[in-house]
Amino acid sequence: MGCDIIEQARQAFEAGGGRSVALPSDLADCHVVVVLVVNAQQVESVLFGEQGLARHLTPGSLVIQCATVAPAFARELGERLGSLGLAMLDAPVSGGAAKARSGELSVMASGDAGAFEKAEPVLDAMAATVYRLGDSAGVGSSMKLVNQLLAGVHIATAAEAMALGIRLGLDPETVYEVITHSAGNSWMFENRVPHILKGDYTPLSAVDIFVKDLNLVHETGRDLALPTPVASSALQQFTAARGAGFGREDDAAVIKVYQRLSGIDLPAAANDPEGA
Ligand SMILES: NC(=O)c1ccc[n+]([C@@H]2O[C@H](COP(=O)([O-])OP(=O)(O)OC[C@H]3O[C@@H](n4cnc5c(N)ncnc54)[C@H](O)[C@@H]3O)[C@@H](O)[C@H]2O)c1
Ligand SMILES: O=C(O)[C@H](O)[C@@H](O)CO
Repeated sequence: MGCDIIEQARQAFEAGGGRSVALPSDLADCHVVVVLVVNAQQVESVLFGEQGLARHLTPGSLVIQCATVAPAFARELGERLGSLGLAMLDAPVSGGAAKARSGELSVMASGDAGAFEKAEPVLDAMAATVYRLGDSAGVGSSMKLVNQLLAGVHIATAAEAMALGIRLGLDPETVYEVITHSAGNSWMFENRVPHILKGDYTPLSAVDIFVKDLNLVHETGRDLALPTPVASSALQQFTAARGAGFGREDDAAVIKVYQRLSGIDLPAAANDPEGA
């Protein structure tokens, strides 16, 4: 059983063989619920909003919270659900849309042993690897934040590197071929640069997601008095992309900031008419 407020998402879920509802509170009969919405505000609305689910669930039920949120929010959520007699697994995911579709995500999870046991069949369907990182909420989200620092920086630097290569007159396809077989490669370079080469910015993960996640890195670092200057630089590039109107496009569209600044030509279909 799936739930989304957007009808198109419900239709897609049903076309894949599922049953769907429009309101979180309609999931009251479920004993294990996976929450995978964009941010803390949406998690709050799904669980505690007007049509929120938490107060309708049977005590003893489990909430597997997968959205990328601040560790402090995850910790507090664990306590709030616990006070209603509900268990929580703090279980952010990694791997992108393709791995989500094939059930091969990495899950960075924390929670008590009972929560892990109850979650097992659901996580088996979603994930290739489940990391058990601790026995309370917050640890999973802390690990995910480390991943997001790296992922955001790697996407921004992949875009910057491609922009430099293009500005130098190198063939973009050749840059991709050489770098993916050299030490400068990264998972994100390999995964996102093909979107630039195809000129396809259909969002698999949107620019806005990294504005959110790198802000979480920044805010958490600030609270811990730990500077994150490299991540902050990447955040500025994603913020510029959002400001230029690319927030809902694939995160590889951060390269369009470089296009606007330097007038480079991006591979055909990708050319931003406002660039050059
Ligand atoms: N896209 C990725 O590659 C990826 C990978 C790992 C983690 N994440 C994280 O996963 C989360 C989801 O990201 P996404 O890219 O899938 O976002 P998305 O916008 O594609 O999907 C979120 C869905 O939640 C639905 N929704 C929002 N509020 C709702 C509510 N109150 N009730 C029911 N449905 C509601 C939206 O309609 C939407 O369909 C984010 O926290 C993101 O950071 C994304
Ligand atoms: O680890 C991942 O899958 C990515 O960083 C996503 O969270 C956002 O694209």
